[in-house]
Amino acid sequence: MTDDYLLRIGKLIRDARQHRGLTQAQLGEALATSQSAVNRIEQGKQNISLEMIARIGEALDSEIVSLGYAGPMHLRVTGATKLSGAIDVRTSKNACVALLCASLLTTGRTTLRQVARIEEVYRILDVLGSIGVKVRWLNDGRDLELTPPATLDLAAMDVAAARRTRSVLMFLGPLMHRTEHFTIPYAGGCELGTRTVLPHLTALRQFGLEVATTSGSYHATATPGVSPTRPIVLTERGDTVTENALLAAARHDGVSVIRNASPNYMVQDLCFFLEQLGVRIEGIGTTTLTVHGLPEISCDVDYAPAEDPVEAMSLLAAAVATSSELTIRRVPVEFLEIELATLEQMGLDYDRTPEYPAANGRTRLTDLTVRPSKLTAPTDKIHPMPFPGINIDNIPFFAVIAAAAHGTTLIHDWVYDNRAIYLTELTRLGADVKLLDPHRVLVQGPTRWRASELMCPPALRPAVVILLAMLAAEGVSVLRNVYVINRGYEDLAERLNSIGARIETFRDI
Ligand SMILES: CC(=O)N[C@H]1[C@@H](OP(=O)(O)OP(=O)(O)OC[C@H]2O[C@@H](n3ccc(=O)[nH]c3=O)[C@H](O)[C@@H]2O)O[C@H](CO)[C@@H](O)[C@@H]1O
Ligand SMILES: C=C(OP(=O)(O)O)C(=O)O
Repeated sequence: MTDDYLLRIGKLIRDARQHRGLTQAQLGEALATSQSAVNRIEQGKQNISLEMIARIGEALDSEIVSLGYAGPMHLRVTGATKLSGAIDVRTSKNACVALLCASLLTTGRTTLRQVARIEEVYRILDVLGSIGVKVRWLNDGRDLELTPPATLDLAAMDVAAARRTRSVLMFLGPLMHRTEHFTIPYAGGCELGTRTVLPHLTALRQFGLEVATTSGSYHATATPGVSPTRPIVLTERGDTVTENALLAAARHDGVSVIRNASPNYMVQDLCFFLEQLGVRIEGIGTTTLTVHGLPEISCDVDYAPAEDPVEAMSLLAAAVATSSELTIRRVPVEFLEIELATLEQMGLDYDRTPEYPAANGRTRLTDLTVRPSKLTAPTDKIHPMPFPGINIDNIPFFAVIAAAAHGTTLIHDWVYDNRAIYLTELTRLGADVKLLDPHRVLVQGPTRWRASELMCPPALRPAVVILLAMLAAEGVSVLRNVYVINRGYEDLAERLNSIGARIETFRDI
């Protein structure tokens, strides 16, 4: 009982701290205590006096004991709603987390513009803050400044935060240039089935990094001066593995060639960032990257990551599910082209403005206006491919779109062992979704959606798909425990409300 109480107070404090945009280290400083003490308090592992609660409340400008949102966050959705107007796509989770890890490459200051305020970013910031990086939100909390310490305190790493995200794996590439021995915990994240780390370890070994995986952690040993003797051929065209190889190559004194590289959006953002650091890269946007590394990097860097194609797809699916006319602004169209071509074949009525550049000057954006359309199921199955195919993370959105279309759609998510299974939750809202095997679902539309109360599946995209179906369902639906959605979307409920949705956020007391 006592432990539970401490845990809930800890969560309240963590939420209030994040709301203020402070790291654990910054709160520690304000309280004249250490980051690790704040970490213990937030994890409910420290007895905490009333006086301390009052001081924390003062430091966070929040009455901790009266905040009233100790428990997990839930959503109450009143449907069916029509969406209307226009909404901007925010920067991508996947580029932002890679860039946060990449900030460890320079001893200078990193400024990232318009960073998505999402749980996944907060987790990496918790980890960076815990090892001594000074984290400051600027310009009304839109931009982020990261200043590394002279020496990273890797022993103080916030292991609990690190375990909640898979992206912490991308510490391997930068940290191997800063220290010869280090440990990071096994990567976590969504429950999508087994996700391999072997391609990461194989690629990094060629730069002299050996990793032993024991007792829930990766124990890394870097041998300086080791050079790849031939092109690094990735065994999978994965996004984070390509990024890890790039991070290792960026500070490798020499030229590295990475083959079977992912040309996907987050990899491109990372390449543009590395170029700002002075690292020359040939082949950006292709499957062969040639990286001219720099042994030392000490410059300051200022970079604006691009908009999220998966958020753009989510908003597009919201318009289709609710049969609405909606303008989605700032869509990184290069990374949504196959999706749009497929939807066009299905009968989607939409148009797009001429392209314009994102703030990074490189990514091409457009504004899409989607109109209510009579969709028919595609003749061929919907399946993902590494870029340029249908984005792996966009596959679940085709389930809610297929449920609105006339006919039967086969969706084959060959990538993740568990993800397609969660799509069957849509049946609880009235959809006809049959699981053929763990990778394939058959969706029969159109659907007469009905309201229901559901627990969020532990996977980001299927969780959002369920939320979108709730927007289309007549009556009041409840979606419980939406941390997983907040992991990848900034203020999704509030932003959907700004275009006509009716979603309330509530928490258990
Ligand atoms: C932080 C981040 O950027 N996360 C993205 C990244 O994760 P990440 O790069 O970590 O993805 P994984 O390495 O887990 O790859 C996803 C799955 O695809 C399989 N696979 C991948 C490539 C390939 O050529 N063959 C193959 O079989 C892997 O074995 C795994 O089962 O890429 C995934 C796939 O696009 C996305 O869902 C994640 O949102
Ligand atoms: C699977 C996803 O991401 P992650 O790699 O962060 O788990 C996702 O974004 O849908």
